[in-house]
Amino acid sequence: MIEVKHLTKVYKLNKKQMQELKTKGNKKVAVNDLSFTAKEGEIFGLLGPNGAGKTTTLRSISTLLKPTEGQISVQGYDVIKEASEVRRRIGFLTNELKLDTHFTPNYTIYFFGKLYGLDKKTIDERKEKLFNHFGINEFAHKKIDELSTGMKQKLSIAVSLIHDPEVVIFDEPTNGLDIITARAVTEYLYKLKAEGKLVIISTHIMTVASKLCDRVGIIINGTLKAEGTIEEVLKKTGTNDLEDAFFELYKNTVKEGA
Ligand SMILES: Nc1ncnc2c1ncn2[C@@H]1O[C@H](COP(=O)(O)OP(=O)(O)OP(=O)(O)O)[C@@H](O)[C@H]1O
Repeated sequence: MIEVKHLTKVYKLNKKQMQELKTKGNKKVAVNDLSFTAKEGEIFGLLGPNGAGKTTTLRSISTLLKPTEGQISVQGYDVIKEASEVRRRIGFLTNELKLDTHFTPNYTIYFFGKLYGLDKKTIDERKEKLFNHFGINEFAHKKIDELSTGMKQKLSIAVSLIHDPEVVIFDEPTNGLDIITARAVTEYLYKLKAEGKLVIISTHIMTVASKLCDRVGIIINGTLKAEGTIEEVLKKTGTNDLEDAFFELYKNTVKEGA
């Protein structure tokens, strides 16, 4: 289970950032008093427009960012006090994951497998399963430099899952992928859910969320505006689809001036 309680993250801005944002204040509240829960056996989606605070939230859950305020626990472990216990149990995918482009997918997967302390037999078995599913075998011996965006994304996913994590945290997993690759990713997420894993994703694409997620949290300007099953969110907003629900919440946010 992931429990986020009253998460607030304030970034300190440097001079260049202050100029870019045309602000005199040196602070940016990226996430403001955000609370939600995600459970095993479900795909939870954090939805929101660009800059809403999705990546900040997922990075905080993944121990990569220290919350300014609030508590987060993953499988009962505190992300600050028990960060290594959390890291062992999560697979985190971000578009900023840097793969060493001189190496091959084959080398990379063994490298990360060993980093997690896995023996060769376990890495072999998991690699076979992941490489088969994502069609990586055909480019397993090419340099990462030479791979397309989709291939790199598929490899990043395989790498993030090599230690068979209980909790899978994917930031915009299908962003920039063609429909075939995107389908391979969503099918794997369903498979992980069926295995009883907790999957949490972020997306700004409402159709992705409607199809994939059991429950969603809608974030606007760093604040959680709705949480629940898609039906619950539609009921709350009096709408028929998630896109309309989003705009209803967005309209209210603008009205409130939040
Ligand atoms: N290191 C940082 N320093 C200052 N401000 C930041 C930093 N990282 C993010 N922000 C700001 O915090 C806010 C939330 O950013 P975040 O990346 O979490 O949003 P997001 O919902 O993931 O957006 P996107 O869909 O565009 O990736 C944005 O206004 C962003 O500009």
